[in-house]
Amino acid sequence: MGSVAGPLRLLVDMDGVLADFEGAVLRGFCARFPGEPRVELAARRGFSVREQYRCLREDLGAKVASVYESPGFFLGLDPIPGALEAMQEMLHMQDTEVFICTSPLRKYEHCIVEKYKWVEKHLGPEFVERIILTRDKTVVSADLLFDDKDTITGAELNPSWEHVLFTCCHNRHLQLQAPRRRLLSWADDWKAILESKRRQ
Ligand SMILES: Cc1cn([C@H]2C[C@H](O)[C@@H](COP(=O)(O)O)O2)c(=O)[nH]c1=O
Ligand SMILES: [Mg+2]
Repeated sequence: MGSVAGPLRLLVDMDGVLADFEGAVLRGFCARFPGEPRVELAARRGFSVREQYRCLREDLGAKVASVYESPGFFLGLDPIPGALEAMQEMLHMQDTEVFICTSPLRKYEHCIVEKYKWVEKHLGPEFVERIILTRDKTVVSADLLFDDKDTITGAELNPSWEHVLFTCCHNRHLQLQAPRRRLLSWADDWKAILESKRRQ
């Protein structure tokens, strides 16, 4: 890792880390289904928003999914504060390679092309070259993965990366077991995490 073994390779997730998926789901749900019960961001628990709405009332799972499966949803996501600036810094850091590693929806019609357009719009063409689209992040090789999903599993039982949990409304209540670590936001010291990894 780092300068002896080559550049430090970083994977940065998109939804919940670069793009505000959760905020847009709630706003979209309120706009489309104003009379229905909803899950406020402070009450979100667990990665799947669909599952939490389904638990609230069976039919609400499909209703919330209709919000994020709609055309324009992914392209319209707001950037997470500080994310765009951090990505540009990482891109220009010595001995560092940064990639966006993101999973498409199973119902991928709008999601995939809009993720590409979002990256071009907010981060520029250099980052379009750096998109890794996969439903299995465990098979991608890197030193660090910044991701808001608490448990990342797949075909590779021992992924090469250390998963740094990026704090999001649905995971903020989780107590991590050592040595797992968090990045609280992009205002948190992400550079210290990179430096500690270079020293390992
Ligand atoms: C039900 C549900 C789906 N998602 C979606 C949004 C994205 O397409 C992926 C997450 O991708 P990431 O690379 O892991 O950020 O799944 C979601 O984020 N939350 C949900 O509740
Ligand atoms: Mg995510």
